[in-house]
Amino acid sequence: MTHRLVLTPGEPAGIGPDLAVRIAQQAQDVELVAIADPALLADRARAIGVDLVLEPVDYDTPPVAHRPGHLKIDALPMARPAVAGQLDPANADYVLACLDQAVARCTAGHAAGMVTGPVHKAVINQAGHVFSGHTGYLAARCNAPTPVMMLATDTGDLRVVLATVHIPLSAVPGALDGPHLAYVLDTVHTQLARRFGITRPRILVAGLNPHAGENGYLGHEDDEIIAPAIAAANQRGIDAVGPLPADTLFTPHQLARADAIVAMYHDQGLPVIKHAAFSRTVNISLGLPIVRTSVDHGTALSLAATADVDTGSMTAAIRVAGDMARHGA
Ligand SMILES: NC(=O)c1ccc[n+]([C@@H]2O[C@H](COP(=O)([O-])OP(=O)(O)OC[C@H]3O[C@@H](n4cnc5c(N)ncnc54)[C@H](O)[C@@H]3O)[C@@H](O)[C@H]2O)c1
Ligand SMILES: N[C@H](C(=O)O)[C@H](O)COP(=O)(O)O
Repeated sequence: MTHRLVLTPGEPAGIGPDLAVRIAQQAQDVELVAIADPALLADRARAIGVDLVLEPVDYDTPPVAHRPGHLKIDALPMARPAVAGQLDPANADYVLACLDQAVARCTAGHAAGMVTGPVHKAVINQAGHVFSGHTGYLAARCNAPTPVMMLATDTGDLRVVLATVHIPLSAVPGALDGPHLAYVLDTVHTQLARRFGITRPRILVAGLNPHAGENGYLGHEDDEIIAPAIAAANQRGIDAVGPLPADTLFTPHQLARADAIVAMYHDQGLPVIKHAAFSRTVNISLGLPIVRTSVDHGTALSLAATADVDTGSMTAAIRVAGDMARHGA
């Protein structure tokens, strides 16, 4: 069965439109529908010398296999024409409207999932919206608890989950408490089984402080907050281990026994996976009522409308969203 995925290109001045145009040239085992301004995609296709046929989507008909060189479109207008590489706060509402439309299409059952291109968080805030990323925004739109962010390589050989995401580093210790860590561990445990077929995943949990606190001599959160949360999760049948010193957690010996790593904060976990597999890693929202994947990179403004845009992560994000949709709700 062919599944239909909606694709939001994200920031119009960034490389998201390039990704949509280039990905449309490739074979896909899903039907792709771009939620975007058709003029933006047509302009970007012309700018990079790619032939693209845009066709209005009919959500009342069953999905059909993607035809390379064609792209289904669910049209929304930008406020102003986009200039590649130049952010314009006037188009921030358009970026969010595309996300809202994608959520609506998924919740109405018109699409089996959504794949998001990169947005620029600062320009959306500059336009007056409090916005820390898709993850929180989509949760609010779906009336869901904040989902858990996981980045995974396309082969699944490394999955990194974040216990805290887009908050200042100074706020991390205060955000780590028993109920929150219980929520993160429960979500990883249930969602890896439900969406990826990994029953009882082994989850390795990083400490917060150097050497996981060195028995309390280098910080107290590891012993007082993280260790009890892991023990309580074990009581609920979750195979979690830790807190483990983060400096050696990502060594091959440790990774060989892990289905997922839980890092305590954004830059404890993401540099590792982006170093290992930038452009073949996928950002996955665990715990949303809809399927949502994204790329592992940002708007790369200086590369918009150039030949240097790597589509690897977008290709992987589409494939993973299709696989998750096939696993069912
Ligand atoms: N999924 C998302 O929406 C997402 C993800 C990450 C960052 N962002 C946002 O993007 C904006 C810019 O972030 P940044 O500059 O830190 O990171 P970035 O990923 O845009 O750029 C980092 C480096 O990687 C390069 N790069 C990124 N994607 C590439 C691709 N597909 N092909 C070739 N080279 C690529 C860039 O040219 C740059 O050198 C920020 O607002 C950030 O919050 C959004
Ligand atoms: N933390 C992500 C990354 O570094 O790739 C990125 O900012 C995207 O976050 P959202 O999925 O919440 O937009």
